[in-house]
Amino acid sequence: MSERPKTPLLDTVNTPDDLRKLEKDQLRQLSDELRAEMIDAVGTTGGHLGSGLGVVELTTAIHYVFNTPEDKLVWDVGHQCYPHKILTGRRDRIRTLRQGGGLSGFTKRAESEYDPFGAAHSSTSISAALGFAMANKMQGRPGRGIAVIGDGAMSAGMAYEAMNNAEQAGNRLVVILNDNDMSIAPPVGGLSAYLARTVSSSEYLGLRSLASRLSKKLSRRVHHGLEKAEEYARGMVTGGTLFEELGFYYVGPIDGHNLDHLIPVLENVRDSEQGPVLIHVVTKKGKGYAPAENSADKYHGVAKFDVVTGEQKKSKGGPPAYQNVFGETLAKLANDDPRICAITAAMPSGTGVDKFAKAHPDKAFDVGIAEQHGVTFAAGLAAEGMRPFAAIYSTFLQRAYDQVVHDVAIQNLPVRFAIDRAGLVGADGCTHAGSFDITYLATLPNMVVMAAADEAELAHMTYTAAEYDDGPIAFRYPRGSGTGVEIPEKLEKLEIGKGRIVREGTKVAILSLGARLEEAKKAADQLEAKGLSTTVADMRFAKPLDTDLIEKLMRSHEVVVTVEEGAIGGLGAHVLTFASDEGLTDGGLKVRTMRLPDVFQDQDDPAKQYDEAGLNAPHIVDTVLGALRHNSAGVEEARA
Ligand SMILES: Cc1ncc(C[n+]2csc(CCOP(=O)(O)OP(=O)(O)O)c2C)c(N)n1
Ligand SMILES: CC(=O)[C@@H](O)[C@H](O)COP(=O)(O)O
Ligand SMILES: [Mg+2]
Repeated sequence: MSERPKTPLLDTVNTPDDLRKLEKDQLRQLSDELRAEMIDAVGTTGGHLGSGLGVVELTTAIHYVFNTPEDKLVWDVGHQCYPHKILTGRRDRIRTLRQGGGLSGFTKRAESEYDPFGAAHSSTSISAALGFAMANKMQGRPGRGIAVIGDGAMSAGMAYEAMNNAEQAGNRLVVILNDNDMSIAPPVGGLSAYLARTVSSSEYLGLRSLASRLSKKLSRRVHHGLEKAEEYARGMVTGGTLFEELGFYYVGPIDGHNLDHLIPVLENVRDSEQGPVLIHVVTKKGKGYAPAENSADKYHGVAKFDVVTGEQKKSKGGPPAYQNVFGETLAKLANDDPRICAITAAMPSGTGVDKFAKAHPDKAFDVGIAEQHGVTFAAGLAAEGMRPFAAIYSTFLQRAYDQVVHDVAIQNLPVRFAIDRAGLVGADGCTHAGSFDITYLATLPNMVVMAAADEAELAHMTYTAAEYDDGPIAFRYPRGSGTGVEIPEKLEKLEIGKGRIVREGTKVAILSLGARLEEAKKAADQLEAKGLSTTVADMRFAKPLDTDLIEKLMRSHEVVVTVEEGAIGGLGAHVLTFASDEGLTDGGLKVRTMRLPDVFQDQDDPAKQYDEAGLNAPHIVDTVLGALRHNSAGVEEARA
């Protein structure tokens, strides 16, 4: 256990009010102590380290200059909020980050008045901050909206929708673009190139030398009342044209680790009559911690690690990660099929598209944080004869739902959706849970929806999807590693709409969809031990349903239970609908559906999350026994 860092100044700061009592020349030490505390804490918890390291000085400066929580500070994505949480009364809990019952890894309204808006999905901050600004303006209350948005998050359309609408807020809206020239992977696209030009422009380099004079000049201005933001903004303009055209006063780029630059600029912006202002801050992801600075991903997301060496405590070996099974399988398929291509929305490593890209760089597309564009881009590719795989996490695909409906399903275009992080995801909590994709996809005409029970099934489904040209097809699979099952060299093209019996019984039938299959098998063992002969089916498809299999099992068993890692409206709903339509439930058949509960589950270890969700073997057994205790009138008889 490494010794906790010594933080004498940070120990005196519990809230921003305490921070604002410090002298400006103490803020450097405060920031150094804040960085040391965060490194030590995340070493014990794991989490998003790199982005928080990059905003230590910015966090200090914002809370020092602006009147938080009256001024509403909205962090985009929120994964960089650990320094913010330490400075806003949560240092005592920072080592509970991302654990069951602990602090969320993102900002969360329920946690603190200093978290006015929850986040985790990117590019929402400007819209939210604008809402706060306009609400205060309309209610005649003080209080700005301050959005801190990264260069990666700035690649999403929603950010522009908000900026396009921002002029009405005037000086009540401040947008701080935290430009560290990184997303999770290196940033992509025209915006990234634009920002790079801005930062590398000679004016910027010149500005560094101007900075010291600037702070004196601005401070004089503070004494003599404020010139219009116009003067220093225009005077400092070094290429913020894009933002100025959208109605912002552009200030920057400025060095986001230099408090002598940050404080006077923020003070000027705070006191100016003009706005909205966009301050372009240049930072380094992973700043101040060599292992992070030197790593390719800047320690974007880390396991617990040794603070001295930076070595992460990751389990080595074991079954392959689902994302890599997908990426490597697709890469193999593409060797023989030039129509196959892959799209990721800024998540190349998380989706396994990086593995595909290594083999087929000209067929892999990272569109940035732009799921909506990614889906419709895939639709265009499909319409013109390609076999596109849109590899998007279940939760992030939610952002592109209309594109799925309007651009893909209605037109019946053969887009393949590789849906990773299906089901509960553990430390990222409810914002990242893949709870709804079965529901929101299986309800769509033309859509085929598959769910892999293990990594071999995932490989078969990837192949099946590649060969399926009759319309859109989606296959979902969980976060993390597989079960260790062998992946056959020769892949099977699955028959669309057909499930498989994995265990024969006579009294109880468990219809499992996806990765709950292991629990379903365990439940069958426990039921057999109670003399209840149990069939287990892996349905494979939520749509189209294997109605022949369902009817056969419903007509030959006493109890039928469906199990899925999805919210209501998925497999169970479709099975019940089919059964009732066909009159299969008119007799004494007992049908129960098991699914995710109707709540947003907080972060915890995934196994505990599924226990809380009631989707493990004992819960399946209890559900079956409960059904058997119901008499033909549907009344439960007393437990024996
Ligand atoms: C809609 C959406 N898609 C994808 C993600 C996954 N994601 C989390 S952080 C991140 C990169 C953000 O880059 P940037 O905004 O520059 O922040 P930085 O990590 O550089 O501080 C991505 C793609 C997300 N949170 N939300
Ligand atoms: C902050 C964010 O949205 C991503 O970093 C996300 O946490 C990645 O999730 P995985 O760790 O499941 O890839
Ligand atoms: Mg960035």
